[in-house]
Amino acid sequence: MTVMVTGGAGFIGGHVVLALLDRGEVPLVLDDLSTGSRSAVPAGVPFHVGDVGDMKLTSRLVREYGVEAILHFAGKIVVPESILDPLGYYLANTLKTHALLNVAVQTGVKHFVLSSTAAVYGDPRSIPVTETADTLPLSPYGRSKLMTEQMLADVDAAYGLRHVALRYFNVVGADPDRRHGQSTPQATHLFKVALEAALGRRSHLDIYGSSYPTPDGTCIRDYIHVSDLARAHLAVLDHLRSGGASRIFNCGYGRGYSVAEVVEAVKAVTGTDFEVRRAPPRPGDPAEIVADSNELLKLGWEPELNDLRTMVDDAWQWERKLAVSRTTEQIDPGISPSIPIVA
Ligand SMILES: NC(=O)c1ccc[n+]([C@@H]2O[C@H](COP(=O)([O-])OP(=O)(O)OC[C@H]3O[C@@H](n4cnc5c(N)ncnc54)[C@H](O)[C@@H]3O)[C@@H](O)[C@H]2O)c1
Ligand SMILES: O=c1ccn([C@@H]2O[C@H](COP(=O)(O)OP(=O)(O)O[C@H]3O[C@H](CO)[C@@H](O)[C@H](O)[C@H]3O)[C@@H](O)[C@H]2O)c(=O)[nH]1
Repeated sequence: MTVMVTGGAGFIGGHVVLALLDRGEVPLVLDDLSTGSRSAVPAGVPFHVGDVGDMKLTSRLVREYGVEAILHFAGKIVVPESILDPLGYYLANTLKTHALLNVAVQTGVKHFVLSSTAAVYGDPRSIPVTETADTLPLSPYGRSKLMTEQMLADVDAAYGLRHVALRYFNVVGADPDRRHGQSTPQATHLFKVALEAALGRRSHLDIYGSSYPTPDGTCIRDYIHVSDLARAHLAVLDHLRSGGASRIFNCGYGRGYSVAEVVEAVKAVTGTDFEVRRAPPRPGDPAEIVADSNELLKLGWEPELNDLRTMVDDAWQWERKLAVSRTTEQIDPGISPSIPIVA
C-alpha cells in the first residue's frame, strides 16, 4: 500500500515521510524542488522530481506504484507573498490540486489528505477556534486552501473520494533525532527568522505590528511541533483506512504565544541577544488565532512535544546542523557572513 507524498522534500512533508518510514510504511515522494531539497528525502525512498499539476506524471506514478493514499503537501505557503501574487497561489494551491484530484478519481486512489491551514479562519470571532467556526480568510493564500477544501467535499460527494483536510496552525520545530528540519532558503517564518538572527545570519528581527489587541500588542499564534503534526497524519490515515468518514481537523495545541514571547524564548534557548526592531503590521495577519483541537484528540492523537522551549530547541539544533553543512552564503546584505558557528 504505497502512500504518495507530494511536497515530501519540504519541511512538513519530509517529517511525514520519516513518520511513515518509522512505522514501516512505503512512501513515494513527488516534489518539484521549488522550495524543498533533495537531501530531505531519505535514501531508498522512491523520489520523482516533477510538478504535482502534471496529470500524465501523477497518473503514471499512481499506477506504477499502486498508490492507495495521497498526502498532499505541495504548494505555496507564504501569506504576504500571496497578496502580491494571488494568481500564482490559486494556480499552485487550487488548480494543481484540481489536477491531482482528477487523477485520484480516475485512477481509484482511496484516500486523500490535504494540508490546509488555520488561515482559512481569518480573524476568528472567538478563541480557541473550532472546525465549525466561520471561514473568512484574510489572504489569497487562505482562500486558495479554502477553495481546495470545498472542491474536496464536492469530489467526495460526487465520486466518493474519502479525505481529511488538516488545518495546521503554525508549524515549527524539527525532528528530535535531527534527521530533518526546515531548510527553506529565504524563509519568512518567525521561528526561522529569529533563529537565523540568533546565529548571526541576519542583522536583526522585525516584529510586525505592536498595537494588536493582545496583552503585549504583538500577534498570537498556536505553534505546533512538526513531529507531533507528522503523527497526526498517521492518525488520520488510520481513520480513513478503517472506513472513517471524510473530516476536517484543526492541528494545534490550544495554547497561544505572542511574537514577543517567541522572540524571548529564542533568546533564552540560544543564549543570544540579537537586535529586535518594531516594524509596521504585515498585511493579511490576524491578531490572534489558537486552535481547539479536541476533534483530533478524540481520534487518539496525543501531543508529545507541546512545550515552547522544546520546539525552539529542536529548531535551533537543526539550524546549527544546517549552519555547519552549508557555505558562508549571505542571506541578508546587512550582515557579516563570517560569524563563527559552533557545531
Ligand atoms: N509551515 C506551516 O506553518 C504551515 C501551516 C499551515 C499549512 N501549511 C501547508 O503545509 C504544506 C507544506 O508546507 P511546508 O511548510 O512543508 O512548506 P515547504 O515549502 O517546505 O514544502 C512544500 C514542498 O512542496 C514542493 N512543491 C511546491 N510546489 C510544487 C509542485 N507544483 N509540484 C511538486 N512539488 C511542489 C516544494 O518543493 C516543497 O518541497 C503546504 O501545503 C502549506 O500550505 C504549512
Ligand atoms: O520576521 C518576522 C516573521 C513573522 N512575524 C510575525 O510572526 C507571526 C507568525 O508569522 P509566520 O511565522 O510568518 O507565520 P504565519 O504568517 O502565521 O503563517 C504560517 O502559519 C499559517 C497557519 O497559521 C500557515 O497557513 C502558513 O502557511 C504559515 O506560513 C505573525 O504575526 C508575523 O507577523 C514577525 O513579527 N517577524
